[in-house]
Amino acid sequence: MKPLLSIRNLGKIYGKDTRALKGISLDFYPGEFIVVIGPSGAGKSTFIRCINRIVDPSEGAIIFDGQPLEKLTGRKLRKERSKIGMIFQHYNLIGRTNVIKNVLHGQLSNIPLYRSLFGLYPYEDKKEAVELLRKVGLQDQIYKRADELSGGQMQRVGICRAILQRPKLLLADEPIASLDPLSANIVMQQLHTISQEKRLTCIVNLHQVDYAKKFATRIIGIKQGEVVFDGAPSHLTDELIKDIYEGKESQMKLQGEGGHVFGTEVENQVGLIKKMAVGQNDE
Ligand SMILES: Nc1ncnc2c1ncn2[C@@H]1O[C@H](COP(=O)(O)OP(=O)(O)OP(=O)(O)O)[C@@H](O)[C@H]1O
Repeated sequence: MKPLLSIRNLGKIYGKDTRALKGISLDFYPGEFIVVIGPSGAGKSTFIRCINRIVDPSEGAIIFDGQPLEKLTGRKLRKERSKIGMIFQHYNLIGRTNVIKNVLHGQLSNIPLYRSLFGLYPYEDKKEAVELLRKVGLQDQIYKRADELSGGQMQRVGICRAILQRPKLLLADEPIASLDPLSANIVMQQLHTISQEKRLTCIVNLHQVDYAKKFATRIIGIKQGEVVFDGAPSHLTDELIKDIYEGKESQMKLQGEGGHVFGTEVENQVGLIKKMAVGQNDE
C-alpha cells in the first residue's frame, strides 16, 4: 500500500539552538489511527504543526498525497492543506455563531467567497453537517451558539467541522487536554469511530497514555525531538512508557509490529504510569 504521508529527515530548530525535532522519518498509511505520545517539550506539537506547515520545518521532506508540502507556497499549499483537517485543544470555534454554521466553516476553503459571506452553503453540505452532528449526539444543539456549549460538546463540533472539510488526513493537537475524563472518553471514541468509518488517516497528540493504548492502531513515542517508539499499542509496555517519559536511552532494541520499535534502558521507578493515567495529566 502506498503511504498517504511520508516524512523524511524532518528537523525543526526554533531560534538559534532549540532543536525541537531531529531527523524524523515516518510513513503513514490510509486508515491508520496514530497517537503521538511523549513528555512535555518532546516536540509533539511541533511535529503535528510541521505536517500542515503551521510551523515551517528547518529541514526534511513532507510528501503528502504525492505533493512535496515543504516546498509548496500560495494557492498550491492552500489546496493541499484543504485536504488536511485540524482539531485544536481549544476548539477554535466562533463563539457567537451557531453550531451548524461552525461545522459548515469546515467547507470554507471549498466554496466561493460570496457563498460563504452570505451563508449560501450547498444543500449537500448542510445535510452532511446535520448528519455529523447527529452522529456525535448534538442534534438538539444545532442552532445553539457555540459559546453556550460545554467543552466536550465544543470539541465534538470541532470534529464535525474537520470532517465536513472531507480531508484525507486529520491532525489533532491534544484534543482532550482541556476536558474532564468522561468528556475526553466520548470525544476520543467519536473521533476514532468517525475517522475509522471514513478510513481517514488520523494523527493525534495525547498526554494520556491510557487513551493512546485504547484507541490507537499505532503509537509513536517522541522524546527530545526524536522517535523512540513506533509500534502497536500491545508492544508499548509499562517499562517502555516509563522510558519514554523519564528513562535513559540504551542500546537495547525491541521489535514492534511496525518493524521499528526502539528500546531503552528501564529505570525501576514507579508512579509515572499512574500520573499518566486518564485524567491525571499533571505535566
Ligand atoms: N514557537 C516556539 N519558539 C521557540 N521554541 C519553541 C516554540 N514552540 C516550541 N518550542 C520549543 O520546542 C520544543 C518542543 O516543543 P513542543 O511544543 O513541540 O513540545 P510538546 O511535546 O508538544 O510539548 P507539550 O506536551 O508541553 O505541549 C520545546 O523545547 C519548546 O520549548
